[in-house]
Amino acid sequence: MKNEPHMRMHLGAAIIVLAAAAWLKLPIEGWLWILSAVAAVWVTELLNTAVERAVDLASPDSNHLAKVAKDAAAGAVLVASLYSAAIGVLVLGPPIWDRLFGG
Ligand SMILES: Nc1ncnc2c1ncn2[C@@H]1O[C@H](COP(=O)(O)OP(=O)(O)OP(=O)(O)O)[C@@H](O)[C@H]1O
Repeated sequence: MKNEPHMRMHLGAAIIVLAAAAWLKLPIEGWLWILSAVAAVWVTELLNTAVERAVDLASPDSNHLAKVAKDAAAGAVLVASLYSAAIGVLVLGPPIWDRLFGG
């Protein structure tokens, strides 16, 4: 973890999102969506790290297949991140808006 800046960033983001969910007293459905989003990012980031390290081990020199493998794994993290951003906006957006501008 200490050598993986992306993972530290995801840990920080997860702590902030979970704290916001607690502060907003989200219903159980909201928690399930948020937890699925956090897990999606963590699982894909861990698998991406595994692919990166395995590819570096197997193919230290430049290789087209190594590039395809790394780019596909990074693409999975991107998809999970977009999913998480959408969940964050849809689940946290309305209650935050209510707190800030509601009556
Ligand atoms: N052995 C390789 N052969 C061909 N392309 C590679 C190889 N290793 C990395 N690349 C490509 O170079 C770009 C940058 O990869 P790089 O290894 O610097 O970062 P990363 O491994 O994706 O992430 P990190 O910086 O976390 O190690 C990516 O597009 C990747 O696909």
